Amino acid sequence: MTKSLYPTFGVLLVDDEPSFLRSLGIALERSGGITHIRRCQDSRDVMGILARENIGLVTLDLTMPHIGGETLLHQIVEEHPDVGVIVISGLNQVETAVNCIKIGAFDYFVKTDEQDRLIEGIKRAIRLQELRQENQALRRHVLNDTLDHPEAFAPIVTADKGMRSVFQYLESVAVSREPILVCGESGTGKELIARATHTLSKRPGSLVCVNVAGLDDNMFADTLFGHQRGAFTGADTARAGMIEQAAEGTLFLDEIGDLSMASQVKLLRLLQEGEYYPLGSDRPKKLRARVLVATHQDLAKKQAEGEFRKDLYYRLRTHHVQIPALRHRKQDIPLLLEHFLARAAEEMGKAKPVAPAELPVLLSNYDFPGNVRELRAMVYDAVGVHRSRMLSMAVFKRAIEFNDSEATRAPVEQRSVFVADEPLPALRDVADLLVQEAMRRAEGNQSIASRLLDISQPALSKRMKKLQS
Ligand SMILES: Nc1ncnc2c1ncn2[C@@H]1O[C@H](COP(=O)(O)OP(=O)(O)OP(=O)(O)O)[C@@H](O)[C@H]1O
Repeated sequence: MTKSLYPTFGVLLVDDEPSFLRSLGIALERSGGITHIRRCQDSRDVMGILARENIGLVTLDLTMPHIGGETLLHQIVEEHPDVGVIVISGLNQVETAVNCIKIGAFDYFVKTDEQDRLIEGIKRAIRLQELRQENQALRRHVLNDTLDHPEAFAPIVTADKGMRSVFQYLESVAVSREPILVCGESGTGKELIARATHTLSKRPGSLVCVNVAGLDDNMFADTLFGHQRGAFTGADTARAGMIEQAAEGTLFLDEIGDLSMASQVKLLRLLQEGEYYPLGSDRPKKLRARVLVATHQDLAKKQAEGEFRKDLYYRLRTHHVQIPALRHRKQDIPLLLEHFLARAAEEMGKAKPVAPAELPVLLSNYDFPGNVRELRAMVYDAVGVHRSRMLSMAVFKRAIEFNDSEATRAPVEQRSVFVADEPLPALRDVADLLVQEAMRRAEGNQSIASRLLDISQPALSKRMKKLQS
């Protein structure tokens, strides 16, 4: 298995002292997990390397033979404004530091500074560079309205602009190491989004999915971190956790909104320190996988109400997407209907049935609280019982009537049917307007319109005649 380099761009270390270059490189790799490192001892080579290679960050010594650090800093800022520069100098002079920052250096360190501080500074600069690159990619995508890897999203059927923006955003952040929070109602396709993001990340490991709902704190730790033999009663053999199984791939934690407070602390520590301890072990292991989390809950609200840790919430939502509910992307309904009809027919070894023209209209007037999963279930049920060439609407009508009970219909007082502060219309006018609106939404189909109005079809027909007379 090939090891993925971190970060995706190279970090160029420039110093004429070979021993400093070697020790900084080792420290960055061991303590910072930074593996994409390029060393340069001759300051005359720096500009050539920047022109040829994908370098995102440079650490620069100031006192060097041939070309001095400040001269190089000027050149880099001018010719490669997207490359970040950190100065690491032997000179502990405030004036020089201020001057370097003025020229455009991101930060300034003295060689005698604590190594941990230096590594943290370099990691901070890497994170900022990543955000900068992601922003640029996002802007490029949005301006061109293009996707670089449409094939990664092929399993997700959609023609919705909101979904397309989500795809564009994911393309921009897929290679980052930071977590991604995927929000959306149940059944909107969050797991498909996680799969697509993993594909886009090109990470060498696999995608490992864990549903954390219902896991108590011990189970959570055991599932993720694994255990040593004898760690607890019944632990007869050692078992690797899901983090280890994900290796350098993606760890997808679903239903994160249900995580207990104790497990939230464990997850935060894992993300902050990039390390964990298998149960019963005192030797830390490194988190190499990228963490994706999803929830159907309103995490911002949970956080505001004190049910979800604020620090974890902000850490998780470094990158975040909101998947629109199916009722907010109704143009997807006919596409998904056709997609699931073909899939269901193929899986059941039947000929693909033809959907009646009014079926998409019926479906478009339904709220789909269970989103795409609910539509899929309806279609599979309909194809399962279907016999003739034309698909029967009965299964759909039954499912919709069952779900569209009083419980799922929002009470009228919760919906804004009136314009505030305007005079009220007459009762008979409202009834006529409602009938017209229902017929418009039902595209002229009286059976569907009567269902929308919750009256019988003959009653609607009578009202229509009155309206036309
Ligand atoms: N746009 C789509 N195109 C094709 N299939 C879809 C789409 N969205 C969802 N599905 C299908 O609908 C079902 C539910 O999707 P998924 O499990 O990804 O939803 P989810 O948001 O993760 O749900 P939950 O919150 O309940 O875990 C799956 O069978 C999935 O393949």
